[in-house]
Amino acid sequence: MPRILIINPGSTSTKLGIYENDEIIWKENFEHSAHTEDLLTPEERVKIRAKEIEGLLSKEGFKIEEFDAIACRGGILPPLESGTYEVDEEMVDYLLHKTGVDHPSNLAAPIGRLLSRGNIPVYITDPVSVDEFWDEARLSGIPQIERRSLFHALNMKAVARKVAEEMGKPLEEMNFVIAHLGGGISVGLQVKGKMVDVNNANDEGPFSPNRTGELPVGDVVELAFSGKYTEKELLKRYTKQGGLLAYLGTDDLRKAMKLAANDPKAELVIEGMAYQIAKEIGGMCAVAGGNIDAIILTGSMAYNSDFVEKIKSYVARFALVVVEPGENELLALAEGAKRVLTGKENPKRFKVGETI
Ligand SMILES: Nc1ncnc2c1ncn2[C@@H]1O[C@H](COP(=O)(O)OP(=O)(O)O)[C@@H](O)[C@H]1O
Ligand SMILES: CCCC(=O)OP(=O)(O)O
Repeated sequence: MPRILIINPGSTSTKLGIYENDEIIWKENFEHSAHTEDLLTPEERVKIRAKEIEGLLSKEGFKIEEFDAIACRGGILPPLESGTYEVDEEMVDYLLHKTGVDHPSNLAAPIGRLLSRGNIPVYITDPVSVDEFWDEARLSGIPQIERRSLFHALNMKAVARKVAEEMGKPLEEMNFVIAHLGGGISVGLQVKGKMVDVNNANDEGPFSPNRTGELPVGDVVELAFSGKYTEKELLKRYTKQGGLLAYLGTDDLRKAMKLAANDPKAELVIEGMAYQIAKEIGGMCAVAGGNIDAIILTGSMAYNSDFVEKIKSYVARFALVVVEPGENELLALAEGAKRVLTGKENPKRFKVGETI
């Protein structure tokens, strides 16, 4: 039975797990100082996090050489097919130096590769840049900019498989609208197992706990040329300090809901986030011609039943709403690596320039 170390870095913490005998036997979420990380190069961030992980594992009595594989969250690679990929130097180089989008998931494979010291296979499964768009979804409105498929592919695909199984039909016969409600929000249309359209969770779609989502383009251009901000500052403002954080000073939905109990402004902001999510869901239902088997709400914000009810009040008339709170990313990563270790699936190789 393979023993697999799982690494899933977020912006302020790294989620770790150990998988054995078909279950997660140990997990930990440990915090980093995101503020300090801003000043470091990607290599420095990788080294620091890898050292912290190794220290923690050794404190718990685990040795890296005792693992059969390391399973890491896939980062922002070029557009790729869904599946499990072997991590190699070319992928690490891309994630550290060429990706173009600053996101903590980019650190996972480099951390795994460093920890493995070349002795243990390292895999990623369903990276953020899985691309199954149909052609219409690629158009942005200007030929120079193509819309990008960047979303919570790992959790959304795992959840879709689970719901299809529970509904007793093959995934390839089901149409779902899936909303991942986390620090970032992805709302996607999955038709017969393929995510044919989804908002780019980094800079499109609804505003989220810490991102602005889509913004009016004229105002963005005006701010960009105001001379008040560098490119890096503005990107940070939109993709790390927007949404609930910008309006209410917290990106924690639980705190925001508490504020809303006595503060009409906070109440309006939360209603606004639910409204934007519902609009995105409704749009996906429309382009599927209303032919939807279920609307699935997932991610950590789906734990909050009051927030879920707000979204349901807009969209429940379109289809059955299934709530799958949280994200089973650790398990989904372990299972992706296991499918390869047990020979059920061949690992894919990433090659720059050979993407779909
Ligand atoms: N149990 C919970 N109930 C309601 N909201 C939660 C819960 N746990 C986390 N959240 C909220 O979900 C959002 C994102 O959490 P998380 O899933 O950890 O983010 P990420 O997508 O970055 O991994 C935050 O606003 C957080 O406050
Ligand atoms: C960029 C798409 C994936 C994403 O938003 O992940 P997080 O919510 O973990 O930041």
